[in-house]
Amino acid sequence: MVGAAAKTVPMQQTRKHPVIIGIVGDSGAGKSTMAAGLAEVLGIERTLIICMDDYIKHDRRRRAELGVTAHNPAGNHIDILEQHVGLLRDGQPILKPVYNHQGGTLEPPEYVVPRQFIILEGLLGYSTPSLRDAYDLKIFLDPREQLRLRWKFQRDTTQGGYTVEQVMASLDRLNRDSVSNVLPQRGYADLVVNFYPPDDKPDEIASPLNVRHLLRPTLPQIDLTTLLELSPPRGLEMELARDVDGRPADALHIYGEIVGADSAAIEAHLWRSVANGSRDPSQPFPRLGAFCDGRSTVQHSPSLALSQLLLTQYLLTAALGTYAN
Ligand SMILES: Nc1ncnc2c1ncn2[C@@H]1O[C@H](COP(=O)(O)OP(=O)(O)OP(=O)(O)O)[C@@H](O)[C@H]1O
Ligand SMILES: O=C(CO)[C@H](O)[C@H](O)COP(=O)(O)O
Repeated sequence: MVGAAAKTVPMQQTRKHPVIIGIVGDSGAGKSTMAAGLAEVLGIERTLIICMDDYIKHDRRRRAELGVTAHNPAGNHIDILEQHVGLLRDGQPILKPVYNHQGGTLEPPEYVVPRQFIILEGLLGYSTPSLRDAYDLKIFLDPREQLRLRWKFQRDTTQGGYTVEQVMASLDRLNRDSVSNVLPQRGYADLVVNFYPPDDKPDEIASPLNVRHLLRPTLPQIDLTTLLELSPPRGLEMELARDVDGRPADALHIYGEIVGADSAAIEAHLWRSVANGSRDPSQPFPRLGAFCDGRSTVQHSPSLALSQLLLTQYLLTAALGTYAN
């Protein structure tokens, strides 16, 4: 795929339907973090983020009574989500349910109109054929399991308001439902994003983390040659990898060590590809590469920023085929 002809769509170009990107992954896999940076690159004002947790059927207390988790389709209004995605894709407004993570309550619905770009992020976004058909690009976030668990603990025990014991107590049940319902959706993704710590810092959970993009054959082809040429050794590397089913697939590694001038040059190149003059990359983009650490302080990750820019380029290239001109 490296060196294949590349063509990207200008962001300001319009088409009849919104461009839709899916971000699916287990709890704490980094979906909201990834979505926030993507929206920053696409333009906050023209991007709608929908968190599929809003389609959870019961409040937290009732879920506990029924013994059903949000990781199970039975615990979600998947049929309403399908309807809503269809409406948004047709440019229609929806009355979206609202799930409040503070306290786990269901709130009054809100009126939502589609925007040029829609990011759908959640646990079960690829669980039905109709949902899978809706996306221009399907991403699955699959950080190394130890890393995901640490991210989840950190988030749940700080912003989530849970105690360590409460998170521990919920893990078995959630993991069982994830193994049955969430993880099998990895197979439907066009691109699998896999953050992992450097070999010499196996317990690292913040920056610098490495990331591998597994590029499936359903992805549009983009030219990575210039990026690889701009990269220093141990910056960006292509590898012929094996997918989980043993099939060969290209994989791009972005190493967390890539900082400073090298990272800035690659970011600038990607900005030129994705924004095509419609954004001014010298402006600050605070959500690009941003994540919250254990003290709820916002930090910057170069490998996350480069991932968000690359995913945007894949999205815009995927959408090109359906543009009117
Ligand atoms: N790329 C990253 N680098 C460093 N830390 C990250 C990254 N992505 C996520 N995190 C950490 O993991 C935590 C969980 O991430 P996030 O809330 O985005 O996950 P999520 O998949 O949306 O979770 P959930 O679906 O359970 O709400 C974040 O608060 C942050 O601390
Ligand atoms: O992982 C999750 C979403 O990805 C949670 O299971 C879901 O958000 C509901 O959890 P809570 O009861 O903590 O609000």
